[in-house]
Amino acid sequence: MDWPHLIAFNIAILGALASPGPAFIAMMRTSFAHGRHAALRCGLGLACAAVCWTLLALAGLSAIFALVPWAYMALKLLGGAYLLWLAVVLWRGAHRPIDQDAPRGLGGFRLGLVTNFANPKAVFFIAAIFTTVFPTMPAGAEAALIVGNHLVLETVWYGAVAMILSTAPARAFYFRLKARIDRIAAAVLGVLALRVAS
Ligand SMILES: NC(=[NH2+])NCCC[C@H](N)C(=O)O
Repeated sequence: MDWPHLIAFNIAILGALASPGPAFIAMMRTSFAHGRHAALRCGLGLACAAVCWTLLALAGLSAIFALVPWAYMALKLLGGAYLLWLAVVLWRGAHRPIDQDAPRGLGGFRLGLVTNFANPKAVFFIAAIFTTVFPTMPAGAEAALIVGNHLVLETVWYGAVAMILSTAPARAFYFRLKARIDRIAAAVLGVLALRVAS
């Protein structure tokens, strides 16, 4: 592995982080509804789960996908179904007032962790990144560097997102337009579900 590979990895991850999906929606809703602390915990959960996928990719997940195409397809269908379910729940709850009770203790963290464990975008992005960015599968110290680098990148990104989205104007904006914002988010998830499953 050379530096250009690591730089390409970081650019690909930043692209994944910035794209709309369930992780971003979880951050948005937690920041708006429950404020900064819960959002920071949610971001940490998202980051930890994403890094677990990187660990699995390093341990051979991408190779398994290449060898067993139906496993890839089955996961894709499950992932699509998960996104569709999220979209329906979000759409149906759009008109309800915000539940402002902040999740207690590990609540926000758990939401982030579960969201990115189940997030097909997290799984397939990582699998694709590893099969395209690195000429050979990194191991040993190189693998440790990639994992540490990924954790820092995700934590800084989600930390910044939590700080920005939990500001008073951002929250006031959401409180005013909740029904519409939730429906737009649900529609985005619905489209993603069809794309992931197709
Ligand atoms: N590297 C990642 N954390 N990928 C998962 C996030 C993908 C996408 N931003 C989402 O909101 O679902």
